[in-house]
Amino acid sequence: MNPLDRYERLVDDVEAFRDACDRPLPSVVRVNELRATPERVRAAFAEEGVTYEQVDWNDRLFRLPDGSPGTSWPYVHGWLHGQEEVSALPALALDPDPGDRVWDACAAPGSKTCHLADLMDNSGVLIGNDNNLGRLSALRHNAERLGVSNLVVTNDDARNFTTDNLGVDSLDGVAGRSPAASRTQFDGAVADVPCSCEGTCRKNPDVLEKWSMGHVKGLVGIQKGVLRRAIDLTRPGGDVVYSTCTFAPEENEAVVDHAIRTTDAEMVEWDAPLETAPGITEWEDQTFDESLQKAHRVYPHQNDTGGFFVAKLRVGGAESDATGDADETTEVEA
Ligand SMILES: C[S@@+](CC[C@H](N)C(=O)[O-])C[C@H]1O[C@@H](n2cnc3c(N)ncnc32)[C@H](O)[C@@H]1O
Repeated sequence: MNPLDRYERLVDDVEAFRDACDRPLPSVVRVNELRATPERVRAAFAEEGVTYEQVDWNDRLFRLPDGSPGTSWPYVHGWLHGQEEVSALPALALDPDPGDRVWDACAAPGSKTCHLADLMDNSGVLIGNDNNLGRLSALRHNAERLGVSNLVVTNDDARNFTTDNLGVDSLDGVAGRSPAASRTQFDGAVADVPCSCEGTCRKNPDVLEKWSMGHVKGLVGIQKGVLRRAIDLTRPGGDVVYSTCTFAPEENEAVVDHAIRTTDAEMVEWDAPLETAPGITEWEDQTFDESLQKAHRVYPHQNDTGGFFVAKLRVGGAESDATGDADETTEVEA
């Protein structure tokens, strides 16, 4: 069975969806602002004769019609990171501030971790965790090339992750914050969970041949556990971004629906910078919370990208104080 058949009733244009899924994926790079600016990269491309196209929804992303620049000097020197367009969405959705404490639960090989560090301006503390030691060496290599210096790498099952294993009393000390606000909680987290990867079919057509509902069901328990842990470790008012590169509602809306029914986290609006479809509220015999419409589905034909799903949740409820200031005041008074 081709799993894409399942989604024909969800998309606005079935033919365009199927055509896009059959086309190869454009090669894209993100400008790493820890080392360069879009202007400097444009100048380097002109000097090196690299043909590029600015991605219309983000001036830090360039399409390279002639393929990856893996050996070019701007790449080797960490000005660029080869990263699918939609892979930029989780860090943009979390939108961390410099100085924040951020957990990337499933981080390897590090595209989103390094993007988070870039948005945090290499300040605060960023914990990049993955349970696969082999993949963590790719994360370390990427972080070094891109000049990331606020990263602590951990190798744990995200479902049981605890900051106790870091050997620090408080993340605040590591993040250079006042000890008055000390607590081992994160300001934000990204749960970019392992998934059935249907949305990567443009670069790995094998994923569709190997697809099985048994595999999807096996992943759901891990996905729920990782998202739950990210919510538990994030302070009230902090945000958690859940993402996958698959279309399967069992791994997307159903997982987020379970989280909002079993915790105090709620879906929040996030204006995605590219064309998306809203999350769905019904699938086969399941009904999901109406707020799941605030999630974003990205189908390949909409922006000529891979497929993706992203949902943004706020711990303590959608109306809770996103700055965390109220929380800190309470702790100081206590
Ligand atoms: C979609 S990939 C992450 C990609 C990464 N965020 C990036 O942008 O480069 C999912 C990752 O989850 C990791 N993983 C799978 N199960 C895990 C678990 N229980 N705890 C932590 N990481 C896990 C896999 O090793 C894999 O690296």
